[in-house]
Amino acid sequence: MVDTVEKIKQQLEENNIILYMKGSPEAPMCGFSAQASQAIMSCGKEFAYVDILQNPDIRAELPKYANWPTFPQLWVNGELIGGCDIVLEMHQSGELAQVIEAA
Ligand SMILES: N[C@@H](CCC(=O)N[C@@H](CS)C(=O)NCC(=O)O)C(=O)O
Ligand code: FES
Repeated sequence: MVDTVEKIKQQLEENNIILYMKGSPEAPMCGFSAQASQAIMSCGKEFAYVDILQNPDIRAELPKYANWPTFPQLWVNGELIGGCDIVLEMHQSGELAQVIEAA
């Protein structure tokens, strides 16, 4: 849907750091979303999130727009950083904190 893609683009424009996830950082609804949001939270900078369980239109459209099939998805400055595996790898290497800090 065009409207949903427009909504996604607007969210990406308005939020330097945004995590599309299942549930919320405080109450994640999946282990992958929990691990990713915890890693991002540990960087100590505020970030936006969208609960895709509450937004089925975004759940359906974002994987096509992003060319990335799963959630969570971390976006920084309008670019997809990756999902849980990538976020955790970057967290371990220290790269995540750098990317978040520079956002
Ligand atoms: N290896 C993936 C794990 C994430 C994953 O497999 N997510 C699945 C299950 S939560 C998913 O989003 N499936 C599509 C959906 O539920 O809409 C990553 O690094 O992010
Ligand atoms: S909701 Fe089952 S693996 Fe994420």
